[in-house]
Amino acid sequence: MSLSARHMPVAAAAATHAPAAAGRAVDADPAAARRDARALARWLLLVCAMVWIMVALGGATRLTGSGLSIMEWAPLSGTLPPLSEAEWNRLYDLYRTIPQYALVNQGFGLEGFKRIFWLEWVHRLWGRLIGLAYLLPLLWFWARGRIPAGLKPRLLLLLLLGGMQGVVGWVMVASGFEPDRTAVSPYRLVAHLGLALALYAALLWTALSLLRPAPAAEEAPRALRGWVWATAGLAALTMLAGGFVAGIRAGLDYNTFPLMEGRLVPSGYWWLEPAWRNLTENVAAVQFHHRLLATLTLLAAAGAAHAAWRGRPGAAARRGAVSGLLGAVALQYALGVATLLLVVPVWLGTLHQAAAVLVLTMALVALHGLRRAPARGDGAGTRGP
Ligand code: HEM
Repeated sequence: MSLSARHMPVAAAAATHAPAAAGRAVDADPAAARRDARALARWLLLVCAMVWIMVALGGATRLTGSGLSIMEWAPLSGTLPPLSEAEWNRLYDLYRTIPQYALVNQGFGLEGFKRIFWLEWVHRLWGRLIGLAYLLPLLWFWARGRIPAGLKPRLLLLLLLGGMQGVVGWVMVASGFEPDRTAVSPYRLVAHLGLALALYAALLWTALSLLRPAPAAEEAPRALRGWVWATAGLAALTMLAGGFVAGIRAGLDYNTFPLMEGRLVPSGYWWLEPAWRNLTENVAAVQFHHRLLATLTLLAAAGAAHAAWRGRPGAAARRGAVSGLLGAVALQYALGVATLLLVVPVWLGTLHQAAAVLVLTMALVALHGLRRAPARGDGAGTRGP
């Protein structure tokens, strides 16, 4: 994922690729190339912020049981909400055909339907706005020749990932209409959450690489890099495990901490056959794994902070980033415990989902700050500023 090999520094990378499109010649002026890099980074950070809000909106949509209220996939015509009573009734009639209506919301009336409709509609509208906030500036920067050629494939890939996220979202929603189902498939929920987080990570990493094309002059100690990588990897696993907790509503049981029904390892742990089903379908095991992974993440983050503070005092930025990571993980841990003890209130569940993105952000910032300079002689390191 490193941009550094091709864009180090961005101005130099831009200088090696004369713009094919019409517009200002970025290769003529390193200062202009740096300005372009900053402008591109600001745009990507804005999109990141929008994706972050989208993750929170997604959490609120799920927790209020709104996600199945729109049964059509209409990327363009669905932009407008129902504008007449006839249209409201048509959508409500559609909703009344699915099991969630019969089993959960029977008889809640058109008013009840309108209550669950709006969050799902805002969630989808926000998705469309993210698409526009990405696509329009992309076209503009491209047409003006302000994108270094080496960056273009990645920006197109991000566009593709964003489009895929819309499709995965719909595939997830469609699973909720199947017979006997009152919620979406947990596997598809995790795929949707995982892709959102991957997209966010790719956007943020690209923006950071535009802002700081060269790794720090002083290489970080090996142990510190190991701890931060461990924290990031464990945090990613914890998030996916959290997706399953949310997906099978495992947060509604075992609402005590740190013990689960008086035991460290709950009695219902690992009884399903075949064994792999315990990882995704057994409430006790799914929740236990999420707790365990979260605890390991917290310990790894503490290890990283310890390693950063033990190092040379010169590396202040590195210490700041790693301490920020520990702070974010500790906050998320506390939010998780509170969410569990209070039996998943909508606001707290939403906050816990949103704060996962904070953990991801701090992990990426720390990892980015620890990048190593490319080895000499591989061609990339020889292009000086
Ligand atoms: C590093 C720490 C943690 C991270 C990164 C994390 C991340 C997540 C994520 C991403 C979700 C899924 C949200 C979704 O898809 O809607 C989730 C759900 C959940 N987490 Fe955590 N979590 C952490 C710690 C904890 C802890 C320590 C507990 C409790 C002991 C906990 C309890 C829960 C519960 C109950 C849910 C389900 C909430 C719902 O149904 O909306 N989490 N977590």
